[in-house]
Amino acid sequence: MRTRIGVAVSGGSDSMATLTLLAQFHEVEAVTVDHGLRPEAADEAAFVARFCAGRGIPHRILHWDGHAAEGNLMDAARRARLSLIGAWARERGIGIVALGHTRDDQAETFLMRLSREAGLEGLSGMRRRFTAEGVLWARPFLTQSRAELRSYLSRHDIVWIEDPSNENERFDRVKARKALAALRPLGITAEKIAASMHHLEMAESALGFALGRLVGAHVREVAGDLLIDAQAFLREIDPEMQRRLIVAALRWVSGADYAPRATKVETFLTNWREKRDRTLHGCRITVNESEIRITREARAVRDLRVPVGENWDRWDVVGPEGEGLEIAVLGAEGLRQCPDWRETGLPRASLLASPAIWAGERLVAAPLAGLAEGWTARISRGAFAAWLFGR
Ligand SMILES: Nc1ncnc2c1ncn2[C@@H]1O[C@H](COP(=O)(O)OP(=O)(O)OP(=O)(O)O)[C@@H](O)[C@H]1O
Repeated sequence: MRTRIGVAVSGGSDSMATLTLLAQFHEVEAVTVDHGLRPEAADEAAFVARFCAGRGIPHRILHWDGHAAEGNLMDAARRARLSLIGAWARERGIGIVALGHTRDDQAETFLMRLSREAGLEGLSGMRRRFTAEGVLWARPFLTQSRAELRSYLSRHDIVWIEDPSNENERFDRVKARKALAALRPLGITAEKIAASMHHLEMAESALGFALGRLVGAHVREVAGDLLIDAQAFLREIDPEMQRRLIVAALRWVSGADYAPRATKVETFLTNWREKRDRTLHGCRITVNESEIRITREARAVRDLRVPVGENWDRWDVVGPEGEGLEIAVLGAEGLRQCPDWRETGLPRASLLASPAIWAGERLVAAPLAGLAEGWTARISRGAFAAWLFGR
């Protein structure tokens, strides 16, 4: 059986070209998210639907109703898109979804990130592949230019949608595109920037490999906590690798998709040897002579409550069937009802932040705190070392 590939198509030139090029060699299914943010969005989705119907390509339109999202709307829309398309792919049994990014997107991103003083990771650009939402995402035309893709479309009489916001200088991306054109006389082109980004990416991946080795040697994982050998951290790990290790550990323990604030990590790294508890990025960090322990912070998950069957924080919790059961944090109240918690050998703080199964106010089970009752809890992202490797 041939692998089916999902293609995320906005109707813009890059994703239209991605769709048609991939469709020449693969069985494809297309998907468009109607964010409902612009009045034309529904028409654009319908345009993609008609195009696909004409070529016998299955296509689905997904709707986002999170407009009231707080914070950066574009960012929220992008994350929602990933999650909606991810769910669609899983439902369709599609393991790979292609995105239409080009090397022009790469170069624009590079320029924009300079303003944020990005380091190696930020400047090495978008990855060709990454996993998220249980799906492998690919950017097959990341080394191609937008002009090449457009010329392919024109040669084949394929039209695309020009998003009017692509000309709106309110957006940093549009400013970056114009700045890039202005750099041409210096010989700086998207192609040159993309080539430099590739060098940075190689360096980044070598560091990622080295980090994996450090983790194998000096980090233990216990019930969702990470324990770093404090003596090795002090004597064998240089400052940049210390920073990378802490950032990765905080991301894994918090389950967050984004990195902790650089300034906060820096502060921690300058005073980490002071033996006191602190919180950072929704995690609790405890330091003693022999280890640095990173635990989920109970307060950060205090209000999180989901029906059994759904992912809670970063845990998959499974157990016997039951009506109206929910997963929420164990907390102090729950822990009092776990007579055997000390026998688990896990610190109180770790257990306080662990998942528990509740029937209303009644505690049914606390799999990490010695009250399993047939329930188990597993980290949905998998082991720390494996997650690092797959990023
Ligand atoms: N509304 C959407 N529905 C489905 N996929 C989308 C949508 N918006 C973006 N994408 C996917 O994400 C990629 C990058 O998004 P971006 O916003 O940079 O592109 P775009 O401006 O929509 O234009 P293009 O389709 O030309 O890439 C797109 O190429 C496409 O694969």
